[in-house]
Amino acid sequence: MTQTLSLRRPDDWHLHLRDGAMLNAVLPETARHFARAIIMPNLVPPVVTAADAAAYRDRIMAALPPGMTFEPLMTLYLTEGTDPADVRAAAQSGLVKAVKLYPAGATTNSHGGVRDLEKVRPVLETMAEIGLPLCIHGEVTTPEVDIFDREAVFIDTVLDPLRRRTPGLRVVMEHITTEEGVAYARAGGDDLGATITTHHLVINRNHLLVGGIRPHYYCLPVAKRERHRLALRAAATSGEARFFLGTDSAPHMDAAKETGCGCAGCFTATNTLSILAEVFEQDGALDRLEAFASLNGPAFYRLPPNEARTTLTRGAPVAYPSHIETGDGTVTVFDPGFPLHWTVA
Ligand SMILES: NC(=O)N[C@@H](CC(=O)O)C(=O)O
Ligand SMILES: [Zn+2]
Ligand SMILES: [Zn+2]
Repeated sequence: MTQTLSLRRPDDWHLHLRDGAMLNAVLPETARHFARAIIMPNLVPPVVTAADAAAYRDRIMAALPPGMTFEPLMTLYLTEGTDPADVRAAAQSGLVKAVKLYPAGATTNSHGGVRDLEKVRPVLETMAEIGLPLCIHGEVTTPEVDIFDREAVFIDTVLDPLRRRTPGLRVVMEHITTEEGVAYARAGGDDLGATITTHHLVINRNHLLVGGIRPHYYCLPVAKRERHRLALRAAATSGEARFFLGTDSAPHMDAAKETGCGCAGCFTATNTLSILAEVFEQDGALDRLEAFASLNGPAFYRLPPNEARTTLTRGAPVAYPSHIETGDGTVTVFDPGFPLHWTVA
């Protein structure tokens, strides 16, 4: 008897679609399986204003192949020059669903991010007032802090003080990678959410470094020790409302990753749902995949869950392409390192 799993159609609460030829190539990979996604604004130049977001939204919709449906949920890239009135109008029109905080220098295309949080205080106060979520790449950039400690230090020295100073501010801790991140998210109220990526449920830092350096496992925040991966697995498979899927699928050309100074990002859109089903099955939690991938995210963002349903079927191992072609070069698909038995029907 074939085993099947039916769930409401999933959404991706953290996604990089890029632009141009890359957008054309990666958008169908997400739209095939996801109804909606929170679209990251770290383009070059970044998506800073409501007008930028409207134009990017139009480019995404123009890139969607005929016959596919997909709703991009737009975000604004917070800068020290962001105008609170523009943010308010963008949220109230329904165009923008969140604002993204990149500490300057923390990750890909973050140099235009925030250096001094005091400078964005009026924007944060406006967001707290209207309930617009702030999505945070939570790593300090201080050179003295070890890269493996940057998330935990951020929570103590930046995130917690920020939340205490800004009552009502709704925050998503993006792509958490540590026990400390899990514990902090769990201790929060319903003004706090945390996304977890597919790849951080699968790899630890040994996968990245043992036996040779694996550029396609390099992402930010960098994969941590095994005990952190296990904490993320427990959180994701718990069904708890605080935790939801944000794949952080972040395509870079192979030429930009397989080089002396490779870019950070894992491209997981193609096989994410198969990997997640395998992970949840391994942990005896298939019945909680729907909470993680389809229910907890919409609840946090105060959106209805999708009415459409997705059926996953278990069978012989499925082979996914090892890479996809884009007009600018190839992009390697994340390899989980174990067979995948679940496919989307
Ligand atoms: N996660 C990554 O390693 N890379 C992301 C940026 C980010 O989400 O931090 C990217 O845009 O490439
Ligand atoms: Zn990030
Ligand atoms: Zn990201």
